[in-house]
Amino acid sequence: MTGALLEIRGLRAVFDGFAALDGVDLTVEEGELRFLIGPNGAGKTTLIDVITGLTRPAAGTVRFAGTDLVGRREHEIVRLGVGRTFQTAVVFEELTVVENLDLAASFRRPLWRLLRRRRGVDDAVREALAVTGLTELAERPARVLSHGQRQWLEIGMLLVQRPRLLLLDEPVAGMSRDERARTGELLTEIARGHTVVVVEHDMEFLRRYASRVTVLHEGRVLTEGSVDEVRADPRVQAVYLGGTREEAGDAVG
Ligand SMILES: Nc1ncnc2c1ncn2[C@@H]1O[C@H](COP(=O)(O)OP(=O)(O)OP(=O)(O)O)[C@@H](O)[C@H]1O
Repeated sequence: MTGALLEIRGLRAVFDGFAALDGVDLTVEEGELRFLIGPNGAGKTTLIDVITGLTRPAAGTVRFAGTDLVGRREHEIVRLGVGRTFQTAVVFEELTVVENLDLAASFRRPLWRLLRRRRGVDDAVREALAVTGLTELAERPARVLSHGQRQWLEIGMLLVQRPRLLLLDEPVAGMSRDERARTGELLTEIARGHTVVVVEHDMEFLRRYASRVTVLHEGRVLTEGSVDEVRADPRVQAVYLGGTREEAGDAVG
């Protein structure tokens, strides 16, 4: 641990009078792999939207590497080193895997380099292909990729932009068992060189790959701790599953 990379204080986001975030305080240390869980509507995606400049908060601060992000535009926040994925992967269907990565990498290249014809594959693109396991598929169009491979490509498209912080919104949703395991390994590997925040519902996935978990509920942080601590917390059992403690215990445990 080398200090806080992301410091959020008193964050509020309001839609038509409804507070989707209602005073969120969250600190993520540099180098952490942090999981964010919570029932539907808890505010997880809204939190990512506010950090990345898509939604403007009504109040509160978001400090990233000492810089306040509130009021900055999305592309500025990307340039400062914050990358995100969406619940549905956004890739260019007709471009090949390597072209998708190359295009994403171009966002951090100076214009004069974009205008020159490029030779060979950028180091960052090569690394992203290797880490996501897509090297063999580099020349295939993105439209032929499986659901899991598209998610990995999208993560690769973030990595080539060399972010310090990656925010991943439900990266394993809809994946097969094998794809989930591969994604867990991928996240673990990425977290060696980056700070990563992952929104995830899947308890089995959390048990395997999460160390520290933050639970959001009704726009606030309910609790934070190790997977075991969070699972044992009766408040989490009660709200996360919305049922009785016994029912919740079965599902969380
Ligand atoms: N753009 C918007 N306009 C109006 N209401 C919104 C908007 N975005 C989110 N909300 C509301 O804010 C609340 C929090 O939504 P959010 O998507 O952040 O929750 P979540 O924890 O990500 O849930 P899920 O697990 O279902 O994705 C919900 O009640 C949602 O309906």
